[in-house]
Amino acid sequence: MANLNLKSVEQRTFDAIVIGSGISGGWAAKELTEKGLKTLVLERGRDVKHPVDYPTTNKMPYEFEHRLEVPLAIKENEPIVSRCYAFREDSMHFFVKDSEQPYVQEKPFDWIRGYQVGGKSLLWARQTQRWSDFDFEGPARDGFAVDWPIRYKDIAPWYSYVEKFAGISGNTDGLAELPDGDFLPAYPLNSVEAYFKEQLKTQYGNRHVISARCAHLSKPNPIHLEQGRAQCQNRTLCQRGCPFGGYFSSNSSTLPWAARTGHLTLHPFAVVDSIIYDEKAGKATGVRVIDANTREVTEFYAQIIFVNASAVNTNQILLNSTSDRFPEGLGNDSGLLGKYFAFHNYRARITAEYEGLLEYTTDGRNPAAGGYIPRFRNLHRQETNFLRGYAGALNARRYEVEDRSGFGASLKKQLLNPKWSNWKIGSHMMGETIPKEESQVSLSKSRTDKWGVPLVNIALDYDENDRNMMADYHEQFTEMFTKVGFSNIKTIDTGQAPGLDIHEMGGVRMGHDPKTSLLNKYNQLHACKNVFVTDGACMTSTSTQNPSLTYMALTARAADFAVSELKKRNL
Ligand SMILES: Cc1cc2nc3c(=O)[nH]c(=O)nc-3n(C[C@H](O)[C@H](O)[C@H](O)COP(=O)(O)OP(=O)(O)OC[C@H]3O[C@@H](n4cnc5c(N)ncnc54)[C@H](O)[C@@H]3O)c2cc1C
Repeated sequence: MANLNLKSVEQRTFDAIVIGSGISGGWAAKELTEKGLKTLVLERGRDVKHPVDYPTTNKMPYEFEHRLEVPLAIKENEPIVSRCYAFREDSMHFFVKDSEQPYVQEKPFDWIRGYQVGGKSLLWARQTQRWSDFDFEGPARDGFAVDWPIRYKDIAPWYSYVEKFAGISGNTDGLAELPDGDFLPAYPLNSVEAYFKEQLKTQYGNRHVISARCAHLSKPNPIHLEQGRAQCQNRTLCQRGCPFGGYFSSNSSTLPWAARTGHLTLHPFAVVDSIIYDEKAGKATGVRVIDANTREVTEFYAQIIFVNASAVNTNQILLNSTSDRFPEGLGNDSGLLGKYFAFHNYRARITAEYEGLLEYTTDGRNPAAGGYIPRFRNLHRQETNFLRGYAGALNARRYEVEDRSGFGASLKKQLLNPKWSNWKIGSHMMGETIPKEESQVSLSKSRTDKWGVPLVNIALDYDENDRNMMADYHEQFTEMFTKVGFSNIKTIDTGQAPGLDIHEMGGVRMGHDPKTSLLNKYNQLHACKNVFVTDGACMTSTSTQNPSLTYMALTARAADFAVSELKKRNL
C-alpha cells in the first residue's frame, strides 16, 4: 500500500482520483497532475515499472522453454485468453488468466484483459486512427443509437494534442473519411501492398490503401526524448514491453510524466469496489477500495473522479455504486447503464497469393504491420443492406520455404538454402457493430469474485447487420483481389465470439439528453457532475477505427474541462 497511512483521512484525501492506469487512466493522470492536482491513481493489478519489469524483453527464442508457444496445459486451462493472438509465452504474464478472474457469459464473449499498471497499453497493437464526421454523424443519420453530443471539430485539437505527445507515425493522406493527424514519418508499404494501393486507386478511385497509422516513434521529437523514450528499433517484440519506449504505453510515457510533477500517487493492488455518493452534497466524495492481497477495505476521497477501468470494468464499478439516490448504479437515472454495449467485428478474413513482384521481398520488420484500407461503404449515401461500414487491415509477406524431402547431406543443404514463397496477402475486416438495448453488461445476482464484488455478466451477440456486413466484405475484397491479379483467394469466417477484437465499448454512453444517455459532451455524468468516464464505456457508437486514440483525446479534453470547472467551483 505505497507508504500510505491508511488511518489518516487527510492522507487518503486527494484533489482527483483516477480509477485504472491503462491507456485512458494514464492520460487522465498526466493531465490532472500537470494541471497541479494532487492525483491518486488506483490500479487493481501489480506495478509494472518501465523498463525493469519487462522480464522477457531481451530474450532470444531459444531461451524460452517452449520456443514462444503457449503450453497445452495452459491452453486447456485458460481457453479464452489463449485465443488472443498476442497471448504467447513471451507475453503471458501481462494477460489476465480466465481461471483467476471469472465472469459470466450469458452469451459467449471472449474478454481479454490486462490487470496491471499500464493495463492493456503494454499489449496493444498500437493502431491509431482519428474519427471523422462520417463516424460521429453515423447514429444521427440512420437513427440507430443516439446522436453523439460532439463532432469532429470538438475533438480535432485534442487528437493533435495527444498525437504529438504519444508519437503517431503516418502519412498525410488527405482523406475526408480518415482525417490526417500530427504525424511522425510513416512506415512504408512493401512492394505488394504498394502495388495493391496503386491498383485500387486506378480501378476504383474512392478506395484507398494507406500506411497503417501507429503509435511508434519512427523518428522521435524532443518531447519524446524528454519522456525518456527512444526511436523504435523495429524489433516487433512489442507485447513484451519495449525497453526503448519505442511504442506508446502508459508505463513508458504518461505515468512517468505524471510522476515527475510530484503530484502523483500510484496505488497498485487497489481493487475499486464502488464510488461513494454523498446525497447531501449531491456529488461523489470518493471511492471504496479493497486491497487485492489483504482484502482490507479503505476509502479514498477527492473532488473529482475519473473512471478509466476499461469499458466492462467501468460499467461494473458504476453498477456496483448504489445509494438511496442511485439504487440502480451511479448516475443511472435513465436506466440505461450497462446497455447499448457494442464491440468491433473482426470475424471476416481473406487470404490470397500473388505470383508477381518476385524480385522483391520484405526488408526488415514493419511495426505498423502494413496497410490500412479506410471505410469506403455507406459514406456519402446508404448503398448496402447493412448500416455503417468496415475498414480493412492489409499485409503482404513472403515466407522462407524449406524442402524437407530426402535425407543426409542433400537434406542439410536444402534446409540451409530455403526458397522464398510467392507473396501471401491477408486482410481482416474491422466492422462497426450497432449498440442495442439488449446488448448489455450487468452484475450477477448470485456470484461474486474473491473480493466479494458481483461478477460481470456479459450478453452480446452478432446480428443480421453483422452477417450482411461480413458477406459484403468477402464479396468486395474478393472482387478487389481478383481485379488486381491475386490468386488462390480464400474467404474465412473465423466464427469467433464477440470480444476477441478487444475493442469493447459503451454502457455509459455520451449524449445530449439525460433520458437517453449517461454522460454529457464532456464525459461528465449528467446526474453526478464530479464523475467523468473517458474510457471505452463512454462510446455512443463504435465506428470502424481502432478506438484507443479517441479515448486518449476524450480524456485529455475532459480533464481540461474538469479542472476549469473545479477552478470555477462548479464541481
Ligand atoms: C492484443 C491487443 C491488441 C490491441 N490493439 C489495439 C490497437 O491496435 N489499437 C487500439 O486502439 N486498441 C487496441 N487494443 C485495445 C486497447 O488496448 C484498449 O482499447 C485500451 O487499452 C483501453 O484503454 P483503457 O484505459 O480503457 O483500459 P486498459 O488499458 O485495459 O486499462 C484499464 C486499467 O484499469 C484497471 N482496472 C480495472 N478494473 C479496476 C478496478 N475495479 N479497480 C482498479 N483498477 C481497475 C485494469 O487493471 C487496467 O490496468 C488492443 C488490445 C489488446 C489486448
